[in-house]
Amino acid sequence: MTSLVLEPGLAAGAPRPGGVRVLVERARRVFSGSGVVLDGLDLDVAAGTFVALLGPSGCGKSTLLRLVAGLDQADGGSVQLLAPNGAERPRIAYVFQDAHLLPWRNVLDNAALPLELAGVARDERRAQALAALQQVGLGDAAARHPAELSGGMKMRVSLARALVTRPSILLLDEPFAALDELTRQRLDDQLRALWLDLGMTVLFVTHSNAEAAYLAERCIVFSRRPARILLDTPIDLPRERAASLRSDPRFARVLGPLQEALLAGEAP
Ligand SMILES: Nc1ncnc2c1ncn2[C@@H]1O[C@H](COP(=O)(O)OP(=O)(O)OP(=O)(O)O)[C@@H](O)[C@H]1O
Repeated sequence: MTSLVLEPGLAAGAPRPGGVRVLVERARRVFSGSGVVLDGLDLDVAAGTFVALLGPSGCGKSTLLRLVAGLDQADGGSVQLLAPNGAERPRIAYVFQDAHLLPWRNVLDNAALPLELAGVARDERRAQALAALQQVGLGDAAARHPAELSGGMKMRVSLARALVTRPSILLLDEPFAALDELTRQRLDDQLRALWLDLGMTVLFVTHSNAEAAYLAERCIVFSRRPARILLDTPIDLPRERAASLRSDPRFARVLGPLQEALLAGEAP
């Protein structure tokens, strides 16, 4: 990890992507073998909000994310993404815990992959991918291959690959869980800065209440499955957040209720 300073926007003069509203109504998902995972879940996320999702392992967080992404279908109820102007199709990006980079492609071509799949011309997609890499502080690493990168750098390539589509919603499923604590905190800072800059809706799954509180404007804690919302709380912390906040008494006050809800969620 080197610079955390953000470069200018994705492409000169490009509009801020903004965000979409997520409206989940009575969503139900049942898996044979696992049983009922979501049983009438309601959730309404305003466009452009950064929301952290917490809850016990196996409660259904990834299932919810997959429904929002359209990678899976609910068995009942509905999951909608609503663009503010109604007309625009939501652009969805998904970041997993594993960076899932193609080892034979360099960093630039990995970041450009979604544009290549969308049929964007070579020069244009490379220019946009480079802008996205600069945005995550990896402009200098464009010619390297994944094997030459640290875990944190790989995740930043994965983020750049997600940003290159200029998403109106960014879904992240424990993206930094496998990284060391310092790298994770730096990436948290970078992700939050990107969100402040770009304004997309973010749903971020994590097992860390500290990471959730540091990143999000709103935290939701689920029970064991079928996932019920045990706590849905705004995070009352300054918009600009820095590492020093982690040792601030205000931060500890925010963590308390999250921890309590997490413990309640683990209880049988
Ligand atoms: N495709 C599937 N087929 C069968 N069962 C599934 C499928 N996907 C998820 N499940 C089950 O649904 C439940 C919820 O899984 P999910 O991955 O959503 O939980 P999670 O809250 O994200 O867990 P973790 O925090 O451990 O990642 C689990 O019991 C899981 O085994």
